[in-house]
Amino acid sequence: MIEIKDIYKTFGENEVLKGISAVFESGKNNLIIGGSGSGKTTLLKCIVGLHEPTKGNVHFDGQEFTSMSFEERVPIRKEIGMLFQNSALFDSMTVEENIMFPLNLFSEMSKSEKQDRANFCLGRVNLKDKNKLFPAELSGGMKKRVGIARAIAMEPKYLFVDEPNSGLDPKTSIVIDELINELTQEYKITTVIVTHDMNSVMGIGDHIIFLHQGKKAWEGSNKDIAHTDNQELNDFVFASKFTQAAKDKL
Ligand SMILES: Nc1ncnc2c1ncn2[C@@H]1O[C@H](COP(=O)(O)OP(=O)(O)OP(=O)(O)O)[C@@H](O)[C@H]1O
Repeated sequence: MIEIKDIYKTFGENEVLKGISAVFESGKNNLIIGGSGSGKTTLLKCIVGLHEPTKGNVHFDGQEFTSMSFEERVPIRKEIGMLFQNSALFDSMTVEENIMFPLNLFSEMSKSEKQDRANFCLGRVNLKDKNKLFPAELSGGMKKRVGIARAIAMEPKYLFVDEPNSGLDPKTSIVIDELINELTQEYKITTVIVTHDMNSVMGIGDHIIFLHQGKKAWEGSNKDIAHTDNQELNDFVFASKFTQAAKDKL
């Protein structure tokens, strides 16, 4: 479980986050949604420590992370898996070497244990036997799956995902969402996903926070969204005439 309390983040004169609090439970897909520039990625970065909040703090299972020193944060960092927007694979490394990268950095495993773990993770994302391929030889969806395999290599308690569906077709997006959803439930991971994708919101949005102008403007589940009377959220989620018409039929 991750708890964020009254997070503010200011860049120069620009106050991007204005006092955001939320609880992200384990075994759930926690989605951060909102319009472009509403502060989603900034919030994600504040949670994982890539940005320091101007004010407020973040607790990982009760441990206050924000005021910790770099060294004190290391044990929590080892429990964090991250999947970035462009998959962020190392182009000069094979699929297997990419997955073993965090194990080489952070684990005490022997070479054969690392190999076994990489094979297990590849199997888990349905990419068995793709060990020796290079990222350039993979489709966008396969790259995402390798990114997920690498993110789960260290058996993370916390998984952070920035725009998992960017650049993917709708069908592949659903495959990636389902994979994240399965892993989250299977390993009871606290998963936090930044997304624009309404299919993801409706498909796997167990818990959603909606940011508007740097504030949390709404919170609920995908089941609640169809019945929201929050105007900004309604305008954001059901932006097109087509989705508005579909909503009206619900
Ligand atoms: N490192 C930075 N330095 C200065 N300003 C920044 C920095 N990072 C983000 N910002 C500003 O913070 C605001 C919110 O950006 P952020 O990327 O968090 O929005 P977002 O909701 O993730 O947007 P998008 O959906 O377009 O990715 C923007 O005005 C942006 O210019």
